[in-house]
Amino acid sequence: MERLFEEKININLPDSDIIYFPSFLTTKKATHYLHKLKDSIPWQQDSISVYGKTYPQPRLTALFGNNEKTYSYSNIVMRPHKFKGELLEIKQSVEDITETIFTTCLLNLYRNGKDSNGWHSDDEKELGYNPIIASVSLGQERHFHLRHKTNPLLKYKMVLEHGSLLLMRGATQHHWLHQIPKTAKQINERINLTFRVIL
Ligand SMILES: O=C(O)CCC(=O)C(=O)O
Ligand SMILES: [Fe+2]
Repeated sequence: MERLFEEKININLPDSDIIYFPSFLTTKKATHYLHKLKDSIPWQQDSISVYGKTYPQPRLTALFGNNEKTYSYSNIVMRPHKFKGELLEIKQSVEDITETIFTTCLLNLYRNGKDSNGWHSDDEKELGYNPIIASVSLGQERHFHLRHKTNPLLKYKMVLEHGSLLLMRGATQHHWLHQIPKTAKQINERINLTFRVIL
């Protein structure tokens, strides 16, 4: 049986507003999108500077946007491509369920367990105060870790499933960091789409 839009899980953590929809997309649709996006997105690998040294980012990325506005983080400036096809379809489904119009989507392709996304908050100033981030997962399940910025006792681990949507809103980015850790397991690839509003 395919479930759609059914389950809505509140991740009850202090100083945050996080909702998880495990079956945002049907398995069939999610698999279709995974393959289409893998082949059609102009994936790039940027270098990041950390304390004056440069490293290739441990994943591939792409930026899509409604406007020409660039998005910058970790010394990378990304220029947006135009939304179309499957990506536009997913954007519309995300907008329906979140009742939010998004301007921008940052895509991540994690090729295997060595690819990752280090501890960070999505708090770039282009995103404004209390940004809403809608994060769609396709393909390989990966662990998602959350850690409170000032209270070391507050941490949380969850799995982001194929076809799921994770919504982070309110004060979440002010108080929490998140990451996708590496894993030594032999795993398949995963695509993540984070929809954002750039003001
Ligand atoms: O891959 C994910 O689920 C997280 C991606 C992320 O945190 C980001 O792109 O800012
Ligand atoms: Fe993030």
